[in-house]
Amino acid sequence: MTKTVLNKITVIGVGLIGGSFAKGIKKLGLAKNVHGFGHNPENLKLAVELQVVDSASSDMAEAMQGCDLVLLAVPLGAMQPVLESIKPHLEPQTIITDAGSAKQSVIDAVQNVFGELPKNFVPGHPIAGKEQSGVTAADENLYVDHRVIITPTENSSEQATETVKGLWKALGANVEVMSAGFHDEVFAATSHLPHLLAFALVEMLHEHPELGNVFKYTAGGFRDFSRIASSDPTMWRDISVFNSEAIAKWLIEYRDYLDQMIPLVQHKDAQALYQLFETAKNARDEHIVNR
Ligand SMILES: NC(=O)C1=CN([C@@H]2O[C@H](COP(=O)(O)OP(=O)(O)OC[C@H]3O[C@@H](n4cnc5c(N)ncnc54)[C@H](O)[C@@H]3O)[C@@H](O)[C@H]2O)C=CC1
Ligand SMILES: O=C(O)C(=O)Cc1ccc(O)cc1
Repeated sequence: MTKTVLNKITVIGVGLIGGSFAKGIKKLGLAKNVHGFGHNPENLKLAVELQVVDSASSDMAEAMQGCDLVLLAVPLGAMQPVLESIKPHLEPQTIITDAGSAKQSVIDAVQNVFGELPKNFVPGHPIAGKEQSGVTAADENLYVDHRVIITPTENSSEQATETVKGLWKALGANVEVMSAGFHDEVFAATSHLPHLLAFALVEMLHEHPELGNVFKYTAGGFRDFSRIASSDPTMWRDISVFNSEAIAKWLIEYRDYLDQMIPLVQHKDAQALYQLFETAKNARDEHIVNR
């Protein structure tokens, strides 16, 4: 199969996600020029030094000139301002895609800025990451064997959708297509809820000085459960704000579940507790293998 090489790919926000994409594309030679855009000159200098991008600038006209595809890899709250600054420099061939953790809010931002959903706009979300952020955490293999969800709009063209899918597949990802609404519901439950629970647990224990330096006494279970509480607060603030409805729904669902669990513990209902733990263990063991 012949590989398609684009002339120029621009990554806006050269951090963990954008940097990993850029590094992978560069390594595979899928664009003649991989360009990074950002506001922090030191970060851009580092991105070039680490060979994450070929070139970098803080000038949007330069970043968008001759660009075949632009990936927005900034926190969700920065999507609309970034789109506003792209708009005057957008060329007809440029495909716009993104890596945001919620999808409807990005679609709304594009609609707000362009007054329509362009045929060259294809939203996406790589389900890969880690609690570290920034360009120094960028890894060209981050997406290998991970899912990438694409949520094309009713206006996304076949050609733009196939180009976006093709790049993620070339990076080793398994691409799946779904609606933005379903995406936001599913990831509120499976990703956003656990992150908020981890933040809440760590914060709650931190606020109990009577336990002393409680983190000294934690074991592997606490480490596993709380790892994601080391994630970037800006990113998680934005996810909570921009997928608020679905996240609030699943937080309430979880609270209701705890409300049912508390009397089982209080009344030492061993049988009901065993059943609950057994059902959960079987579900996890069946669906989440060796992880
Ligand atoms: N970290 C993770 O595990 C995952 C994150 N995502 C999504 O990817 C996006 C990026 O996240 P990360 O790479 O983890 O964050 P990051 O903090 O590592 O990188 C974000 C970059 O965007 C830059 N930036 C912020 N505002 C900007 C603006 N207005 N203009 C230009 N650059 C700007 C920052 O300086 C930074 O270099 C977010 O939307 C996040 O929801 C998606 C999947 C996984
Ligand atoms: O660190 C982890 O385990 C994650 O779950 C990473 C992650 C964070 C946000 C996303 O939108 C997708 C993946």
